Amino acid sequence: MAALSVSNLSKYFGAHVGVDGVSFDLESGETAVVFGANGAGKTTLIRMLASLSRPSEGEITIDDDSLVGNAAIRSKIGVVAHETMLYEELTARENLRFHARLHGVDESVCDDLLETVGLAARGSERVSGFSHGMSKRVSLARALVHDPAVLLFDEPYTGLDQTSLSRIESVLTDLKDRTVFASTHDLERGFELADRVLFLNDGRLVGDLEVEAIPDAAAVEETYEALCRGRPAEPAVVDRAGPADSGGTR
Ligand SMILES: Nc1ncnc2c1ncn2[C@@H]1O[C@H](COP(=O)(O)OP(=O)(O)OP(=O)(O)O)[C@@H](O)[C@H]1O
Repeated sequence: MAALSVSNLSKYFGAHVGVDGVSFDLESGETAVVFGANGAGKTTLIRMLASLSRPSEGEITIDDDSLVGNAAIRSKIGVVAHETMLYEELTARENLRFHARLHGVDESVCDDLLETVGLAARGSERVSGFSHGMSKRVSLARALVHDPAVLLFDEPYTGLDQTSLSRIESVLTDLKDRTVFASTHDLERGFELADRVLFLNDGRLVGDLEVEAIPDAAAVEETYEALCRGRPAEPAVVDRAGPADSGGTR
C-alpha cells in the first residue's frame, strides 16, 4: 500500500493548466523531490497535496484513504508551504502549542521540536520578530507536531540564512524514515535528500526516477532537459511516467 498515491491529478486556472494529469505513488519512508523549471507546477502540485487548493480532477490518497474533503486524513500530513502560515503575534512555542491542541497532541512535544530546529532559546519570542529562516524553522517544527505520516515541503532551501539552511537540511536528513515530498531548485541538496526525483514540465510529470538512476547532482539538469525533449535520459533510466505527451484528460 502506497503511503501517498496521486492519480491523474490536474489543476486548471480557467483555460490555463497548472498541473496536468500527474500520477505517482510514494512508499512509506520514501523521500521524493520534485524538480522543474519556474512555472512547471511544483507549488500547484504541493498545494493540492496539502489541501490548500482543490484539484480540478484526479485523486489523492493517503494509506488508501481519499484526501480531498477528508479532515481526518488531512491530519496525516504535515505542511511547510511558501507562506509560513504562523500566527505572527504569538511566540514560537505558542504557535506550536496551538497546533498541538488542534490535533489533540501532548504539548510537551513542542519544546523538543523547538530544540530540533535550533530555536529552544527563542521559543518565548514572538514570531513577528523572526527572520525568514527562523520562521521557516518554526513552520517545520509545527508541521511535525502531530507526527504526520507524510511531510510536504515547498522549497525547503530557498532564501535561507546559513544557520537555517544547515538546520533544515539536517532535520530533513534525520526524517529519513518518514514519507517526504519536497520541491526544490537546489539540485545539490535535493539530490542528497532524495530517494526519488520527479520531473515536472508544463504541469506534466515527464520523469520519475530512482536517485540511483542519476549519476550525480550535476546530471539532474541534463536529465531534466532530456526528459523535457521526450527522450529517455542517459544513462538509461526507468521513466515510470511514460512519454512527455501523456497527460490527463481535460
Ligand atoms: N492562482 C493561479 N492563477 C492562475 N495561474 C496560476 C495560479 N497559480 C499558479 N498558476 C500557474 O500555474 C503554473 C504553475 O505554477 P507553479 O507556481 O505551480 O509553478 P512552480 O513550478 O512552483 O514555479 P516556481 O518554481 O516559479 O515556484 C504557472 O503557469 C502559473 O502561472
